[in-house]
Amino acid sequence: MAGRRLEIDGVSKRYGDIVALREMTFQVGAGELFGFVGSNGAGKTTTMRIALGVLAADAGVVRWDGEPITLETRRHIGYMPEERGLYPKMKVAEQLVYLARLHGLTTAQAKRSVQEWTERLGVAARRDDEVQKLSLGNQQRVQLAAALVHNPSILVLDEPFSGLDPVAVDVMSKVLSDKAAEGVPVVFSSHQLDLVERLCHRVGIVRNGQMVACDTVEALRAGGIEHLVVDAPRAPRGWADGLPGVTVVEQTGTKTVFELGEGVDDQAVLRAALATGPVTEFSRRGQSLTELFRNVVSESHEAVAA
Ligand SMILES: Nc1ncnc2c1ncn2[C@@H]1O[C@H](COP(=O)(O)OP(=O)(O)OP(=O)(O)O)[C@@H](O)[C@H]1O
Repeated sequence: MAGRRLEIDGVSKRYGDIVALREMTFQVGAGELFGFVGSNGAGKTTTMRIALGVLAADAGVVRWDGEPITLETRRHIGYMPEERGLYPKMKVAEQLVYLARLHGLTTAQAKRSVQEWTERLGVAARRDDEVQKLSLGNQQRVQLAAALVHNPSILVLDEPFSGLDPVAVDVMSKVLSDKAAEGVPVVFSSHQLDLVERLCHRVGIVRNGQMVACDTVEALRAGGIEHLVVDAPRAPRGWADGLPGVTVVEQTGTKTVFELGEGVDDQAVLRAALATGPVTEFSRRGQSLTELFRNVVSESHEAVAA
């Protein structure tokens, strides 16, 4: 499996007058966990549907292992659709065995795989329940099991984390990281940027159907604005007003986040903070993915308007 990659190359798509994708291009390599982020309506679901072949592109090509993807190779994709796709009245295990059989597993292989995945995803006790009787979060775990039971060579997941509790988020994160470590390219969309930042090797930011930034989080941050975080629990409100060369960008509780002007001495900020009492945090912090996302999206707003 090593060296295999999923390539989305110049894919365009219109729905009538709406341009959903304009030459969307990115690649996800073997063993890579790729986060696909963008505003509502940016084109993530459309891209994933085209990769899976449930929607045809107007132009461009999806390649797997260097070759245009075919019906046969598409069988090796594990897909989790945004609208979910389980039969509500079918029992969990029955349904998963059925789906695994559709992907070519024998009944014995399918049963083994269903047992393994329902255990790993924490829904083994619900195997004989109808899907509709499960909570939404547990239905989502079953939906992930459905994407995994046929041991796919590629994973494409549309918002797999939405609506999950923190424990389920951890379970899902572990499974995706493990699959990537096995050499599977994993691409998933999410609006939970802290999670994307924590999990993904690379991130693609999409706006208006176009990829506007695509790289590792570290590379995307490089050259970005650095912030100074100061926690001075006894400081009065407005303690930092008038400090030369700094701008307060955020104030939460006793914590203040500053943007420093070029060449400004951060020790002057520290002295001012210490003059108010104890300082429990004083650190420099790069941009978070959320801040980066806002900048990239608003920059491209300007570019479009220009
Ligand atoms: N079946 C459809 N018919 C018409 N327009 C559509 C259809 N599906 C999507 N669109 C439009 O295509 C664009 C891209 O939508 P898409 O669902 O791919 O975005 P998304 O990035 O997945 O959004 P979200 O984060 O809200 O799920 C949007 O303008 C959307 O309104």
